[in-house]
Amino acid sequence: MSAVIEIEGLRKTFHGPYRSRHVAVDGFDLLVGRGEVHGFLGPNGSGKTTTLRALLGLVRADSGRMRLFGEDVPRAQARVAARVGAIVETPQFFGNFTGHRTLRLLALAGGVPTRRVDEVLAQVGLLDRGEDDVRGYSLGMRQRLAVASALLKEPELLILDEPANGLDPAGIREMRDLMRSLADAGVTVLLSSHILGEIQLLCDHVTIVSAGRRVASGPVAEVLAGHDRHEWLVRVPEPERAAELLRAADLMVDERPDHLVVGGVSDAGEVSRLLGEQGLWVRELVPLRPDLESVFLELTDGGTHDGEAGA
Ligand SMILES: Nc1ncnc2c1ncn2[C@@H]1O[C@H](COP(=O)(O)OP(=O)(O)OP(=O)(O)O)[C@@H](O)[C@H]1O
Repeated sequence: MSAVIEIEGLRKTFHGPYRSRHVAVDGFDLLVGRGEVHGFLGPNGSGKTTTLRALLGLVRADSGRMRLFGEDVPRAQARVAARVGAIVETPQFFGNFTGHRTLRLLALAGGVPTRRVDEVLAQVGLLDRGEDDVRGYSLGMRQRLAVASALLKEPELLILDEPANGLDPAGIREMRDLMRSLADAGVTVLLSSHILGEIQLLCDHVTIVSAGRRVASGPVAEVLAGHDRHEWLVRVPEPERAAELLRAADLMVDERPDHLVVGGVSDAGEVSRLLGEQGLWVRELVPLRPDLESVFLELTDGGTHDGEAGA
């Protein structure tokens, strides 16, 4: 795999009043391979935005090593900047400019051929609204306009901080489809989000940060599999007797009001055999697979690390 983003041991401290210090990023590592759609997850204040800002040269890190396309940044920032599109700060647009004019000005300022304007408007699904004033755009349309601005220079890497923030379900879905089409076109995407279900649907890789440190990273399926406790929801008549039988076979059983949760067995057939042999016929047997939300909450102590990296 050729790495597009490599971060090793990144550390960033903010200095506050009365000589106070706050460690926002505390030895953080991140690896994003070419072509990945990589989700960057963490509770509020865990250091995601600070990491992205450091990577883009918007804030100076205390220490650590960062590379984009194999080149050390911020030293090579000017050389790699043309290959990276990013929206890290909420972009502000002039309400009385049309979407088309907004992008045309950005293209001229960035030395990008203006023919790209219609191409990116089409890419984000705004071509038919390009001549409308931005003040009439919905939040979702503004977000898409922001993505369009980041796409002007045909970046190989797109970095988006909370692209679905504030969007309604239809807007979230539009943003997901857009990310997918970009990924299909070969763009590497790194996006931070709080919408865990969305990350699970969209991303093939994920990195989870808590209190400025990486707590999990890898293909989404592997991260989830690593937290699979091999538990099953079992509905059966005479649940108390069933629980006794399963415990006698060394399985872990948690008795819930209307079902059992059986753990420590990877083969569901084992559960139905043990019960069936004693005349207890299983009515329902469902694997309880971890989802990104349960893994996230487990790894981040319930997702409540707001600003706890260290003071
Ligand atoms: N310019 C700054 N000055 C002082 N502290 C800052 C500054 N920027 C960020 N911080 C602090 O650093 C920590 C990490 O903030 P950061 O914005 O990187 O977190 P985040 O994971 O992006 O959070 P969120 O999900 O809420 O956007 C927070 O405690 C924040 O208050």
